[in-house]
Amino acid sequence: MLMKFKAIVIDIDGTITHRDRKLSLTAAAKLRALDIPVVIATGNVLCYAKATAKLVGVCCNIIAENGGVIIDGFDNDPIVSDVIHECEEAYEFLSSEFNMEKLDSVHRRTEIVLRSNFDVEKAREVLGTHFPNVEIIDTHFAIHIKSKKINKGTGLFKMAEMMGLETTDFVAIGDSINDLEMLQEAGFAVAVGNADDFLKDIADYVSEASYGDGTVEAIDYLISSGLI
Ligand SMILES: O=C(O)COP(=O)(O)O
Ligand SMILES: [Mg+2]
Repeated sequence: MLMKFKAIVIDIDGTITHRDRKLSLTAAAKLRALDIPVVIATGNVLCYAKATAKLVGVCCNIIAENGGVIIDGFDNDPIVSDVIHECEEAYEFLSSEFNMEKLDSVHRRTEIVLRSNFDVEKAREVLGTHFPNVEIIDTHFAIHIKSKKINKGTGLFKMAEMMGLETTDFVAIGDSINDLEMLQEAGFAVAVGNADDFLKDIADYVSEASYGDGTVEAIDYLISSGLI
């Protein structure tokens, strides 16, 4: 008998949006119509993710800041990982050499996010092994200086526990490097057509279509195959 997955965990940028970050209305409608829980998992800050979840209509189990911030209800207090200090230190260390522009730092509580206008490879080299718990990742939407201790996979683990589910009960859908651990942790992994190759390589299903259309295609596939 086919395994019925019990929930979906899905990325925002590049997965339920168009290339330019505008929401895909067809993807939103598809997610809203599902009769299983849909968890939003994003590198964006919590308030951005909450508004997205509310407007899409899948409110409100949310993994924000790449797993650093988690809520299981719109009005509930977030669980916030204590990992910002080492990211701040790494940022200070790098900012003497690189001209870096912080994004939405007022709302961000667990990582530093930077506009994609500097040489990331070079920054990784300079960072070297000075901060063994810190990594720099590029989602194609922004650069994140984040703790290696958290990611969307660790976020999914916590969220599953809060929902009384296993991580393997989830279908995970994403497009880039910050979705990797979440796709590995989930029971079924979907990469949309615009996803990075390494994500497609580990996915159970890769949609032909890209961006929000890829999510619509993947959900149609999951329903028609009896997987959800
Ligand atoms: O925050 C980013 O860089 C990308 O956001 P996402 O995780 O929703 O794709
Ligand atoms: Mg994304």
